[in-house]
Amino acid sequence: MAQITQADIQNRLKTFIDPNVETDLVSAKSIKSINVDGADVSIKLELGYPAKKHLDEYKLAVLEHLKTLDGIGTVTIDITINILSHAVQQGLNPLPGIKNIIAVASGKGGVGKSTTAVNLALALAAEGAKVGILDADIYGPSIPTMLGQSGFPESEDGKTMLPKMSFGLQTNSIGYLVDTSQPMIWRGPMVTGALQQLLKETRWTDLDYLIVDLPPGTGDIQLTLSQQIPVSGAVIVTTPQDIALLDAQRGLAMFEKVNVPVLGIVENMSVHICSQCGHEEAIFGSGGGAAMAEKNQVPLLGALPLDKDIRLNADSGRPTVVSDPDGRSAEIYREIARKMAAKLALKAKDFSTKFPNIVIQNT
Ligand SMILES: Nc1ncnc2c1ncn2[C@@H]1O[C@H](COP(=O)(O)OP(=O)(O)OP(=O)(O)O)[C@@H](O)[C@H]1O
Repeated sequence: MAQITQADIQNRLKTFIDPNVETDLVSAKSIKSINVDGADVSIKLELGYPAKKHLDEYKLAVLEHLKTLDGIGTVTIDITINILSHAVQQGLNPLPGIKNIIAVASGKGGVGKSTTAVNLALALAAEGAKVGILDADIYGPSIPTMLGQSGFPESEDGKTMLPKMSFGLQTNSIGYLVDTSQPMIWRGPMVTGALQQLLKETRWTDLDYLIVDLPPGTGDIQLTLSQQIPVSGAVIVTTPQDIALLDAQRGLAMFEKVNVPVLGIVENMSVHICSQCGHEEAIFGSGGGAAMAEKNQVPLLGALPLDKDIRLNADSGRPTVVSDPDGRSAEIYREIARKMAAKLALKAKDFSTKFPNIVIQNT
């Protein structure tokens, strides 16, 4: 029997599709080293996205994939996670303390954008990332309620705010700063100014991801925000309804206009599962998110059911990912979060902070 070689292993791994990146391990540049000692093989893989809860399953799948190679002995797989900072719009710089900002947007209100944003932030944290969430939904800040938080953020220096901590997330929201029972009659420049302050005057610390829950719609404010916030990627939340999809299409176009990569679409309230009999019904239609994803050549990251518990958990200040971590919906949120981060990992890296300033001195 011929001796196993590094090339055999490399070729075999070329046919293993990473379920999150949706490409093979060689193209995804996930292989750090392959060592062959007789028939025994040890492999070091590096993933650019958080996947703590998924690693055992992942390792097992790679092992199964290699097992069928003729003459292979013991296989050892070591996986490390390395989340890097990715490029932002031209002319903007990444903010200190934040590797990546991901904007969560929707074309219209009420599609479950904030619920999705907060659960995705918690899902990234559950997978091992350091995560923050900024509630940029100035007109209807709902993140404080969803995370069971209220009151002014603390400040150590009287100038900057410390993020409020909730379920391990660093958070800030206009809802902590103003009386949300009063209607907010703010014009565009005031909104963008307030958001810039919330973003830049919060002491975000060591974040892999800051999720920004944008106000619904695709008007001037959203366009200004998507031009001014240094975003690495955006996610569009929609329901399968035609009208919501048309609006979501505008959201997608908005990010394309400002050169922010759309990491994918999340279809929310996709099917209703009857809590009595388990019957599934596509109340808002079906397949819309997938069709839109295909038309625009962006990934459909996943679909959440219309589930009473998702609403009850969010409204009571303990979102589904933390209140029912073993349930199916939490699993879907984690799958979407991994895919979203994996798609970002494939995008261009940010090199702006990697090069030292070169100073030429005349002596
Ligand atoms: N998958 C779901 N199943 C059941 N209820 C949901 C689901 N997603 C969100 N909801 C509920 O729908 C309502 C609207 O959700 P949410 O506030 O997240 O929407 P939104 O798009 O952020 O709205 P807006 O931006 O207009 O404030 C909330 O009561 C929320 O709990």
